[in-house]
Amino acid sequence: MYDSDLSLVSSVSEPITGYALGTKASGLVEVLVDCPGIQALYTYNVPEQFQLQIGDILSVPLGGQVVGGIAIRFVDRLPDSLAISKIKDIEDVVASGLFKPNYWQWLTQIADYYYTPLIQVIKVALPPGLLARSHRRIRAIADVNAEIFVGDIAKKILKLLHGKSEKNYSWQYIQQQIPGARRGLRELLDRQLVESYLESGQTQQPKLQKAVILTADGAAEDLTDRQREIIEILKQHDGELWQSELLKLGGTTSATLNKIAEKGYIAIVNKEKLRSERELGIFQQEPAKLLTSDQALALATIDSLTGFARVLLHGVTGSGKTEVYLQAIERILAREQSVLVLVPEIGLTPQLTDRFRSRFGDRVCVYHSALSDGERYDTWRQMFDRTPQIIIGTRSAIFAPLPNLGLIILDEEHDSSFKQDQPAPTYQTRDIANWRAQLESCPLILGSATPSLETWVTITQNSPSPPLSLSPPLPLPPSPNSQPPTPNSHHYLPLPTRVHSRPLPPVQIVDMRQELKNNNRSIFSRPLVQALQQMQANKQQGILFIHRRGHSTFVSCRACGYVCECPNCDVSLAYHQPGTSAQALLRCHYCNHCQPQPPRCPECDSPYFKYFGSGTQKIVEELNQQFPKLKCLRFDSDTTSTKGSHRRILTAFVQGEADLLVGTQMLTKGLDLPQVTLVGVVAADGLLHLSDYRAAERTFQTLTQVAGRCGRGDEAGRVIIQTYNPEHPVLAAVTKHDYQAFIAAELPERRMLDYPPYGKLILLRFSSLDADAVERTVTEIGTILIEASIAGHYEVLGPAPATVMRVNNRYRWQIMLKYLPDGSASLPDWEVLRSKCSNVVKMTIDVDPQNFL
Ligand SMILES: Nc1ncnc2c1ncn2[C@@H]1O[C@H](COP(=O)(O)OP(=O)(O)OP(=O)(O)O)[C@@H](O)[C@H]1O
Ligand SMILES: [Zn+2]
Ligand SMILES: [Zn+2]
Repeated sequence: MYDSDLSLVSSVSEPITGYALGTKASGLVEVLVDCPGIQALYTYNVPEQFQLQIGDILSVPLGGQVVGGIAIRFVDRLPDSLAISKIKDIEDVVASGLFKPNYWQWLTQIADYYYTPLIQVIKVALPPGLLARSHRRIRAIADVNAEIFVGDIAKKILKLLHGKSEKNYSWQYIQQQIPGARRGLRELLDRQLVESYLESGQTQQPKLQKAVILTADGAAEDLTDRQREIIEILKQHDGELWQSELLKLGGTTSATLNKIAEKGYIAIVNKEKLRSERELGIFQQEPAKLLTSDQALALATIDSLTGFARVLLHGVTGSGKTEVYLQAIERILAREQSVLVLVPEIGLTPQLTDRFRSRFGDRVCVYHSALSDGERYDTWRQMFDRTPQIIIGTRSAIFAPLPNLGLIILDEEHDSSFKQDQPAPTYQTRDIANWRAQLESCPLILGSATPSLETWVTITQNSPSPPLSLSPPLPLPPSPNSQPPTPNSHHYLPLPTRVHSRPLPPVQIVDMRQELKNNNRSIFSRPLVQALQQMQANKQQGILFIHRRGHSTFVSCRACGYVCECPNCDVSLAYHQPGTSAQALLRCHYCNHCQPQPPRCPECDSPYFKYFGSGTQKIVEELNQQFPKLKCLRFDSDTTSTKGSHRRILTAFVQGEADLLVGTQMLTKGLDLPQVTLVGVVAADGLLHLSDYRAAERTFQTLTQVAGRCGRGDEAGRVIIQTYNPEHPVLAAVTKHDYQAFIAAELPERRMLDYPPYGKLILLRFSSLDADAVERTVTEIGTILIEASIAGHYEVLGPAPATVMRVNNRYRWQIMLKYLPDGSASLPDWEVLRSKCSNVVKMTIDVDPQNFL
């Protein structure tokens, strides 16, 4: 091992053919090194004395330093540009077995499928600074007499270590004290006189907090009634609570606690409080519910699964899918395994996590990308503990490196937020979860009232007892990365009715053209007005849903027609009124540019503006005018932008502080509010007219989900959908809650045009600050692709400018490739295409795209 120029000895090693995973005694290994400014894969030699496993934490030499790294994969040859003599040895294996080798195999699979360099997948998967936060320490493990057999520098190190009672120092300190310490350390490590280990860094000192622990039991006579009550509360929480929570629950003071402690019944100790959202049990324990027969049938199948299986839990809204998850999880935990639960949006999770916590207490842990780095890091450390646990999170939680995964659940699996549009890898959580379940040999449960067509087709064509499929099956070859389904690995589990046989709410379609003919110019139809009045008279609650696209509201000058536009993008600015007193803002939904609403028109100085569109704010204003006594709460991105605001608004609503919850998309997802009896949809038209091939599917899913929010309690619900397109076939399926009818109409259309789930799509996105450069590039690449497409058996759509061409001053173009997944297509070499992009044009590859804006 020697030091020389960094660029000579190591190389970013993408891509090398012929790599292997698993354990290997010696050879070449690619290591993810982590030091400020660099995060890349470098190749190292593994000396014979190491039994290296993929995923091991290493220390490796890098440009004169020793840094942390993770062994990513074994390679059997070097890139041509690198000579074997230039390769350095790894220095040490610091921690072994934290990651399972198949975790890295899975990341490699993702990199391959999404045409993304492995390093970019790793960046998405690992919390930032995982290694930088960890410091290397050295500890003496042998008797001091061993000194006589080693060289001078090694002797000095041993002496230093033995001079301290704990016999350990940080590697950094040792290097400061002893010049050339590295050579000595190598010798000591080789002769196993010292060991090196990782310790979390200074910046990540564990947070300590006071916890109260029950130490003695019995109704002792020396306690007052008040003190006994507090002991009782502790008992109900398994004898341990954070002091702050006990003070709250017991309505008591720390002085009282100190008195009980003095009498020896409790101990107040400093405990590490992990910066995860895991809390010690302030939730009332809730027992498992008695299952309905459909739920019991579904659970029985899930329980019987051994090894990999893909399960579709197709339950209508309010059918009790969550209860099935909870009871399935209980059995997995009993087998000492952990569970991953993925949900679409974090706005959903307060209610859902509450339900999980009241069943499983502090074994539930919330993980999502909005956590701070410290919180993410802590959650990771705790996963490595191996205690069986439940991680609930949004799509990035699929990367949680749980060592003993027993089940993965995707709730609301149809939801578009499970797809990452950017940055690369543009993964579909549903698919990568499927691969992970295969590698882990555990079941994957996909739950929805409105399954995605992809899931429906895959399950129904492979399930041993397929549901009545209304269209003749067409073989759908598995995606390149998945293994062919083994018999009985796919299961369709229906929950066709709501719990307690509650009916699904009747859905009424209101023709807004007719309203106009009858001289009703309001945004509320007469049936909706009546329903709102009735709801208020009966002291019931309702939900009003507004489908809002980013630029649906805008401001225009009444005198000259001037429209405020974003300086960076080709869109008008949307109007926001954060609160009644706050200043009105204009915001761009593409680049987030924000400016105050000007008091006068910048063109003609007129003070009069007209406000177009119907955002939640405007609807609430209208409601206040028409129904002065109706109390409304807004539930949209303006009102839920601060931490905890979702929970605050929902709690206020549940406590009856408002009659109507007015909001956007986030209302449609999984809310379970039994007191809601009315759901209104202000205009279905925005949904119906979305301009991509999924418009019908999205409309059906959104409207069915929002309709499903009512009538979940003892009182029956009703749904009113306003539209200018009452004859639209999707609306007919929504009215009858008829998923099968929707599928029967939609699948043949997709097949006819070779759209997913039958065909496959790859979207190439190009962007540049230079409008001419990007246009020239896409034209050239488009020509190449079109020429190659016949021999390659794929179809080229475009090049075309993106719907909004300029965003954040970047000009955007797209080319779409469409092909059949039957193996006949031979796709272009992406690197050749990329080489056609000058350095001012960026090209990204979106595999299985969902967002075409
Ligand atoms: N077996 C049962 N007995 C009594 N109540 C139940 C049972 N199962 C579920 N519930 C209750 O029924 C309600 C609806 O259940 P849940 O929210 O799980 O439905 P869901 O299928 O997830 O609906 P959605 O798809 O609309 O979110 C909940 O309040 C739940 O507590
Ligand atoms: Zn004007
Ligand atoms: Zn903008």
